[in-house]
Amino acid sequence: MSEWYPSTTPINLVAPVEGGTACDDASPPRQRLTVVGGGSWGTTFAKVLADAGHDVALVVRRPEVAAEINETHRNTAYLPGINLPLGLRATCELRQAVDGASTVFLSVPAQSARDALSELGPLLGDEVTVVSLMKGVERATGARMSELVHEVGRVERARIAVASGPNISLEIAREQPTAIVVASTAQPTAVRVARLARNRYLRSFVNLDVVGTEFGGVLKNLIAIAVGIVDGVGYGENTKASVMTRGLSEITDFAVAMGARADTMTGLAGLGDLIATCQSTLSRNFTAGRLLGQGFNFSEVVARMEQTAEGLRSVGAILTLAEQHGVQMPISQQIQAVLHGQMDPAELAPHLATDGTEQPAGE
Ligand SMILES: NC(=O)c1ccc[n+]([C@@H]2O[C@H](COP(=O)([O-])OP(=O)(O)OC[C@H]3O[C@@H](n4cnc5c(N)ncnc54)[C@H](O)[C@@H]3O)[C@@H](O)[C@H]2O)c1
Ligand SMILES: O=P(O)(O)OC[C@H](O)CO
Repeated sequence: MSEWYPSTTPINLVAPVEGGTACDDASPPRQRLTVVGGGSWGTTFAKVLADAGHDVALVVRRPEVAAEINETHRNTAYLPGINLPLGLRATCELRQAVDGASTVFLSVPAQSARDALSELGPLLGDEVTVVSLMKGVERATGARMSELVHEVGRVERARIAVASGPNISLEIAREQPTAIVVASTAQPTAVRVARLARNRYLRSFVNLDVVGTEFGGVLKNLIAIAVGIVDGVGYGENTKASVMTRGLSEITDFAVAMGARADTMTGLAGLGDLIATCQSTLSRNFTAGRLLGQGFNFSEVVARMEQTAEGLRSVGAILTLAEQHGVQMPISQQIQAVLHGQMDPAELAPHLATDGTEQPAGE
């Protein structure tokens, strides 16, 4: 794989969809695409694809949401103030929406993915590509979302891709310039999806490291919760930068132990997403952490969150996997202790530099 990375290419990003290459100029023909999940990211991604010139069906659960999108071109509950393009149509009919679609993008909460894929899988033809836009693991099994697409949706691995990166939905919906990384074990699939998922404000890059790309998105959520906790406690930039930096080391150790490439974790799906999520008050994971730091307990935080904060549900499964693979995750353990009411949030930061050893790993 290494010869596929020209030396001028940014680390872990592969050339075909970068500027100046022939592939970057090649726009795919207009296609019928489907996005399942009409929350903030699903709606934003449907807008991205429609703005790239495709016909997009967005599958939502509530008829009133479908009606609002089709009649007013708004999804006010999730994307206030955003006008959606005319090429985006909403529907509650999954079968009708996937009929004739070349690619289906899945954007539901990770804990709903199994149910969604049980319904979706039997509707998919052999030639359809499925792209996970999700950033969580299944709590009961620790499965990554692409694993569920394969096992539950019965999609062959060469037709599965995942997309991740510093992608706060409202910013992209406002058409602020952003980069995204698309990964698949099959290079042609990754390149094809990356070409679909780019337009004047979203630039897509390709990576073949599915494990790293997925875990980057999952794990940065945990560190964003930790940064939110110390922010909620009232600590300042030094503390937050310390948690972020030690957090990057911690999540890299974990991802590499699970089979990821270390350089994926310093790319868009790792460091890039870590920076965006830990710094933004638009982040649900940061917001959930901040509420914990302010003294709300887990149930109170969940009740106050109107949207999905995946990290709250992923931390237990990640710690189980870490234990199975012999990886130390001191910050994640402390988040778990705060979530369980076993640790004062104000205690989180002073512990961050030690994981039971004198010299923190990665320093
Ligand atoms: N919002 C973002 O900025 C962002 C960016 C990148 C990735 N993500 C990831 O995308 C995923 C979805 O996040 P979101 O922000 O859209 O969440 P959200 O809470 O805004 O919306 C989730 C949507 O999924 C729908 N849903 C739930 N179960 C469903 C099912 N079985 N079938 C169909 N629809 C179902 C809900 O009705 C809701 O509309 C998460 O894994 C998240 O981490 C979010
Ligand atoms: O709002 P969050 O915390 O789920 O983060 C959204 C995206 O994952 C940022 O890339």
